Amino acid sequence: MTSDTICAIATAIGGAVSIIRLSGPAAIAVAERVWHGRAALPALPARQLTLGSLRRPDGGVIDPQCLAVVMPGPHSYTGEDVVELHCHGGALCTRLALEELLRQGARHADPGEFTRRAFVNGRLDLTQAEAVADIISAGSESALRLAGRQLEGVLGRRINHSYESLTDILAEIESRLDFPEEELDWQSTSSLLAALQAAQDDLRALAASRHDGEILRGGISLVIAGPPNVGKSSLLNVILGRDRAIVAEIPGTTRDTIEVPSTIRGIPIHLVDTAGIRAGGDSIERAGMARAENNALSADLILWVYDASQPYAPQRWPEWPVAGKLIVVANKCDKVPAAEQGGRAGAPADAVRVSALFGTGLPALYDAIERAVWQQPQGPADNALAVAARHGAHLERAVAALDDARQAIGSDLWELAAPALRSAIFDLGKILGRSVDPDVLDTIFARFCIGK
Ligand SMILES: Nc1nc2c(c(=O)[nH]1)N(C=O)[C@@H](CNc1ccc(C(=O)N[C@@H](CCC(=O)O)C(=O)O)cc1)CN2
Ligand SMILES: Nc1nc2c(ncn2[C@@H]2O[C@H](COP(=O)(O)OP(=O)(O)OP(=O)(O)O)[C@@H](O)[C@H]2O)c(=O)[nH]1
Ligand SMILES: [Mg+2]
Repeated sequence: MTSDTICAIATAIGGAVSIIRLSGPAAIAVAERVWHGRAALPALPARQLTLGSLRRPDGGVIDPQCLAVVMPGPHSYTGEDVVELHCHGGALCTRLALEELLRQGARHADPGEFTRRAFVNGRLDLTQAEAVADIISAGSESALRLAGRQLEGVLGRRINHSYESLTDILAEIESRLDFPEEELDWQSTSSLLAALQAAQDDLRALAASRHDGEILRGGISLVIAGPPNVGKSSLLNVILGRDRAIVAEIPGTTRDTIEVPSTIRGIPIHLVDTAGIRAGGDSIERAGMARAENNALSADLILWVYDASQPYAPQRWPEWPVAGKLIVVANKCDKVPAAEQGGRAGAPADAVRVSALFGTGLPALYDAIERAVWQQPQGPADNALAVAARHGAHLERAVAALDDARQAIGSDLWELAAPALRSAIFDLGKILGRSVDPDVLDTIFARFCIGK
């Protein structure tokens, strides 16, 4: 049971205002010993900021101006009594205030503990609690919108719908098993099978969204690789829209890998520029090439760049096992005479033609990236749901169990249908956070920052 009172700084150190948050049965009492205003904290109107100051018991001032707000449970983020103290930013002021609150009886919160309490107290289901972390880590606007819909409960409600309809079917099957003589009250086998099928179809569709869900949540690593001097760093810069990497006419300019978070068409991208790959080079350059190779091997997608204004040299192609994750980019197309725009002899016909110098050809490059990333050509719809890996794993198990259940019902083996259905319901319950193991919760909430 969550009977103690937790406390943490909810904002990043160094901001203009710092928020310290307390939650638990003693939140108001603990804060009352530190915050002093026109009225006592318990007497303040709920959810209304009031000016006061933060002081030690001996009267020593910690912050002469501090806004306090009381959000009494159950109408608060955690469902418990919550107090927020909005004090002047600054690492020292905030830390001294926190230390005083800890001395007055609060315990420092673990990462994600406020949200965990919101979950434990039934304010959020587990998909909504996970969405809070997704919002914080979202790497693109599409990822943010997805997380927002999930926080609103769209995914939870959809899974709950199947959960309840399967629970009804299970009750029906159990009554057949328990009271075989009351045959007249039973639903027809065909209507049971139809309901089962409907739930399974919906769960299967959700499970299929896992690929997109993982991309929106985790992003993809996109590695720019190729021979020296072909314009890899120029391509990185033009994709980013700023001068991030050094560009020079000297081959071997980029030595270490350069990693930058970015987005392309709503896809969170971990963009990596690498050292040019060639035979020879000094020891530093060779170390850079080794890194380039490691990055390319672990990449989700590789932009293999070559210089379209030079004779094509396929021997430069390294023997990396990268089938299916390569997009060939013909750069410096601005230097290629119009008559030769069809491509040099031997050059890959499907190369995307760009000029990093002039920023041309990028839409076609982004089209190619989108085609490689998404399952459907147009990507997930704006209002689509896309599940996380954890949800996907449970959904796939539930779908498989429902196959067993349907088969058992089809063969009139009701005593086999019941456990299959129960196992599917159990997996859906895990997604929503019903009967979920504490260590699974630990893993989920460990992703959160302190104070969330
Ligand atoms: N200062 C501050 N900002 C924040 C949060 C917070 O806890 N404190 N949040 C989180 O970290 C998010 C907001 N989430 C919240 C969700 C519910 C309630 C809440 O008190 N709900 C009550 C009352 C609603 C009302 O005022 O009508 C309820 O639902 O009953 C508060 C914050 C983002 N911004
Ligand atoms: N004309 C033309 N020149 C380009 C283009 N892209 C890059 N360059 C020039 O090619 C030279 C090399 O560009 P970089 O971006 O440094 O090439 P790189 O592949 O990163 O080179 P390394 O880091 O040495 O492997 C520079 O002089 C660039 O200005 C292009 O599209 N057209
Ligand atoms: Mg470079």
